[in-house]
Amino acid sequence: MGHLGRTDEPDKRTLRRELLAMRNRLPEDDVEAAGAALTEHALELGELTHARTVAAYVSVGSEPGTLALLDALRARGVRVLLPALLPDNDLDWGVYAGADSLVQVQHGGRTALLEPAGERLGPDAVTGADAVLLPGLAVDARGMRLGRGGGSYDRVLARLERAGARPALVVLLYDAEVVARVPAEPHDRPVHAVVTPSGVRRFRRPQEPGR
Ligand SMILES: Nc1nc2c(c(=O)[nH]1)N(C=O)[C@@H](CNc1ccc(C(=O)N[C@@H](CCC(=O)O)C(=O)O)cc1)CN2
Ligand SMILES: Nc1ncnc2c1ncn2[C@@H]1O[C@H](COP(=O)(O)OP(=O)(O)OP(=O)(O)O)[C@@H](O)[C@H]1O
Repeated sequence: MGHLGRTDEPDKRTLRRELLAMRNRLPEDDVEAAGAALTEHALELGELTHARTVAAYVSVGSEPGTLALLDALRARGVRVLLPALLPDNDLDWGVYAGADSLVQVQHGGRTALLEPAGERLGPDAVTGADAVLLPGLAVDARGMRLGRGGGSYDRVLARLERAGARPALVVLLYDAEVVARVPAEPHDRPVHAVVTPSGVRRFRRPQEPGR
């Protein structure tokens, strides 16, 4: 056990390894600067600032920083939901009540995550979000996202679809992680936009021509 990507395609695994190596080479100052720039652009997105509820996540390690964004959204009166990883890699949710309310949780041998300390709302809580911020390692020109391989957000997207919920789906990445093509499997679902330190890029919704 321990390796998350063991059942998925080798192409995804190789690409993940390369992308993670690139992130891990980033100096800490760059990670911080990226978080600040990304927050600025994300706050220009009407889908986020006009949302009543946004499902987000707390960045860890060399992920582009999200804490400033979480605080800014919360300060604007947005209800921010944060994930808590369940043993089967599904996600439960809790309300973000400020940086002091986060607890560090070690899940097996993985990077420790920061999770909400309060009441757990259940995996279906995400279906009430007007926008979902997703972590990832890359996104391509179609909006197809490469995640870490746990399948947690694949499940979130499947759950949203089943519930008929259509929140804005926004992935947060570094500039170099917006690539031409990532390997996609039938269960993968495209996101609507990517926010990087240099700005916002929206993807066309192929199933909704004319929008
Ligand atoms: N900040 C953050 N929170 C998140 C996610 C995420 O990607 N980032 N998740 C997204 O689903 C869920 C948790 N899943 C995670 C899966 C793997 C690792 C991780 O650090 N993996 C190791 C490699 C472990 C292995 O492959 O065995 C690593 O990346 O170094 C972290 C979170 C929910 N919360
Ligand atoms: N709806 C689902 N329910 C349960 N498992 C799923 C679902 N969708 C995908 N999976 C499984 O999750 C695993 C990881 O899938 P994939 O490689 O696409 O992850 P990812 O999208 O890169 O990661 P993540 O969703 O965690 O960001 C695969 O084994 C896949 O079969």
